Amino acid sequence: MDGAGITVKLILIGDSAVGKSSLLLRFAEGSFEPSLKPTICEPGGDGGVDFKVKKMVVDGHTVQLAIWDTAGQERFRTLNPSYYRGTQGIVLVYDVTRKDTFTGLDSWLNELEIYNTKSNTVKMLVGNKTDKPDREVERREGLQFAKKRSLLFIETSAKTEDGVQHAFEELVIKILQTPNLLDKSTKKQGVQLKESSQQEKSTCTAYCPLS
Ligand SMILES: Nc1nc2c(ncn2[C@@H]2O[C@H](COP(=O)(O)OP(=O)(O)OP(=O)(O)O)[C@@H](O)[C@H]2O)c(=O)[nH]1
Repeated sequence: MDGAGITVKLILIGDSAVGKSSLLLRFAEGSFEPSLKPTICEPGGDGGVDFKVKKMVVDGHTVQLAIWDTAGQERFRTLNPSYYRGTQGIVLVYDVTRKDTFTGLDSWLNELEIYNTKSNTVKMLVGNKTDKPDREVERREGLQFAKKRSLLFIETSAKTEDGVQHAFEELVIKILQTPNLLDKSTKKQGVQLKESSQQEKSTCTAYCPLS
């Protein structure tokens, strides 16, 4: 399939401060901010959601990614449902140094079951902040959970960039391979923003394909 002109919608979800915005910033703009402010819902604002567009070449296909970054704070959770609409890929993020963000994954998956109507949406579990020394969730625990719930899995560090490019690449590859996921409605979503940066090279080898 030729992916030129195709817009793929991805959404980042997960508890507050796990690094969703940082992963997006690292991937789309190649930068990292050590004291990034939480994504919030401002009066008259966009509902605790930010998004960036990035063009990417995957398996010879040019794909425009529209990546939506949601607020993880509990008080904004009820604002998220509409943002699942038309999503082809979901990136579920936890922090490997905070066990509570890992044990909270089930509640995010339950939410997905309720609001994400497409059964074939590709889901990827991302264990972020691997650069930090105080790890509370081992890689094998993440892998085991992902296998059980049929999720792709990768560990990343938005700080060092480790795994970040690879995570998005593998997710998009899987989306391109999934029948009926990229239907014609994908082109009609009206996302017409400028791409934010060029493709970068990945050095990560931690990706675990599950099928
Ligand atoms: N050391 C380290 N710090 C990180 C990493 N990713 C994010 N951070 C830091 O963790 C904090 C929270 O990151 P955010 O990207 O704002 O987290 P978020 O998940 O978008 O948070 P919400 O907007 O509240 O949902 C920030 O201070 C980041 O700089 C990482 O891979 N390594």
